[in-house]
Amino acid sequence: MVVLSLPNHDNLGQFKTCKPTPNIFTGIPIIDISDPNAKHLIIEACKEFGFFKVVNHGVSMEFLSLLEDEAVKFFKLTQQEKEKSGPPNPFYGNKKIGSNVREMACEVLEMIADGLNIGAKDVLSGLLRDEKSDSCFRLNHYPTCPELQALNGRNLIGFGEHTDPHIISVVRSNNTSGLQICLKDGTWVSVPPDHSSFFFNVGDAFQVMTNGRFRSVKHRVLADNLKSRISMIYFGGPTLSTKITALKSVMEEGEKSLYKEFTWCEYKKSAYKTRLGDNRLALFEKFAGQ
Ligand SMILES: C=C1C[C@]23C[C@@]1(O)CC[C@H]2[C@@]12CC[C@H](O)[C@@](C)(C(=O)O1)[C@H]2[C@@H]3C(=O)O
Ligand SMILES: O=C(O)CCC(=O)C(=O)O
Ligand SMILES: [Fe+2]
Repeated sequence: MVVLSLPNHDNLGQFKTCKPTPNIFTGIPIIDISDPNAKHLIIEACKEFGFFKVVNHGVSMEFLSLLEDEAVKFFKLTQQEKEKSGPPNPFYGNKKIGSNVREMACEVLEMIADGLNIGAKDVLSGLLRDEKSDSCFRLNHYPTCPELQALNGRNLIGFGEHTDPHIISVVRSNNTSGLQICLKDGTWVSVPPDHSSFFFNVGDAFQVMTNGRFRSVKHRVLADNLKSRISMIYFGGPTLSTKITALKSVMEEGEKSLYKEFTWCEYKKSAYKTRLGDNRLALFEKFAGQ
């Protein structure tokens, strides 16, 4: 988000705002991955919220702080200096992914595969481990915007509502709030920040692979008027040629697939023709409008 000049009431329209949401949500599922029951709790969380927090993940706080310091330094550079580190690849992120984060995501996917009785443990994690996997890593920076926040008592949106297209996303942020998720009943709630944990969200591809059992969670980020937010996200995706389709092993007998079959490449191409907040899966629903 780049704020070029302070708004007056005439140019306020270019900034997206939303009604203030007082709800700090205390119901986010917290998963201790060393808990023997974790696989069941993760599956419940993916069904109910499409979102959960992982603790006891084994990534040291010291390492996370170092990473955060590097991100802070990067965002303090001038645009010209930032560009010296090369063009983003893909244009919104980077393909260089630390193995720690990917491994943690794979561990969680293996627990899910086990809990769903999918068969081979690596059916899901193998998609992310493939060297051609279309995963990426992204850093987001939300500077403080005190002047905007004061306008009409509304909240400024830093990242508009959307679902992530990939299989799974892993988010780590500094201790600034802002992330919100949309619950099943349509209520927006604020996720209490926790810089020592990782937040996982189910993406569109996973919703399709579980034939709608898991929720690709709608989320957004509000700008804070006092503290800037820095987040790092790993988007775990399959190879471009992977067919995204309901896993036979999760389907009941006679159950029909809710979505038409498509490859990840086809989905991405289609997604990039849409706008951030669009329901991108709608184009692939089999029974839309019936
Ligand atoms: C409008 C768009 C931005 C986006 C790609 C898309 O066509 C639709 C999905 C958007 C999204 C949401 C999750 C991630 O933040 C993201 C990097 C992604 O892979 O899909 C963004 C894309 C983006 O900001 O470029
Ligand atoms: O910055 C965040 O905390 C989340 C950003 C996000 O949802 C995204 O980049 O897809
Ligand atoms: Fe997202």
